[in-house]
Amino acid sequence: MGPGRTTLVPPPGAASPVRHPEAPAPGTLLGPHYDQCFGCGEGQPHGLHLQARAGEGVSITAEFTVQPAHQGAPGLAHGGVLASALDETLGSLNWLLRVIAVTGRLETDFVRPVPVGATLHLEARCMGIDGRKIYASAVGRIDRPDGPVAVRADAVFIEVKLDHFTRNGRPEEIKAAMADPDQIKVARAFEVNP
Ligand SMILES: CCCCCCCCCC(=O)SCCNC(=O)CCNC(=O)[C@H](O)C(C)(C)COP(=O)(O)OP(=O)(O)OC[C@H]1O[C@@H](n2cnc3c(N)ncnc32)[C@H](O)[C@@H]1OP(=O)(O)O
Repeated sequence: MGPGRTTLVPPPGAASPVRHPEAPAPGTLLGPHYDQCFGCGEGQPHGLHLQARAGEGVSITAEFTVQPAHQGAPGLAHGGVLASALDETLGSLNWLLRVIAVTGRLETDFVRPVPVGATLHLEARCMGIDGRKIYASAVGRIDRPDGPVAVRADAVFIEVKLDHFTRNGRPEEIKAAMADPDQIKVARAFEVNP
């Protein structure tokens, strides 16, 4: 089945996700995978500064507070920003699987408007793995981990090799990342077979 027609539900026979034995313990703050990442980078002034933690099994919890720079309508978060928060939280499942994967497909339900100043409490879970395809779902709630649901997403991530980034990224940033010991450490943490 080609891209665009790929179902977001794991097919029958998909493998159950397995938490990597060296995955960070539940509760561990994961930290940014890249300082300039729009989702989690601490050095990215326009970003979400989303903070993700390892959960139980293959799950992640994350928080992100909507800033004035994230508005779509007056006083409300932009939908694309909320989709980014879901994408980032889902992508953080990579830390627990210890694979490198990129978003292939992301479908978002916007259930409630999210005001500026609200904190979105997100939770993502891996639902199954079929070859290189990683199926995952996420939910975001307003202001409390058990607050009202604002957004939901289902996604398929596709496992890639590290060279997906070195081949495709702009050379300036790739060169800088490869010279950064912190970035090398992150890359190693994702490589199952270094
Ligand atoms: C490093 C850790 C980072 C952690 C945090 C990250 C958070 C943010 C995550 C992101 O936002 S990543 C950025 C957004 N995503 C991208 O830029 C990906 C752009 N797309 C691509 O580079 C390629 O299309 C992709 C690598 C996803 C797939 O190309 P391939 O040539 O490797 O795939 P191929 O055609 O061999 O297909 C392999 C399988 O995946 C399926 N597939 C491929 N593209 C798909 C797609 N787009 N959607 C759904 N399924 C897809 C395809 O049907 C097939 O399934 P089957 O094995 O069952 O036949």
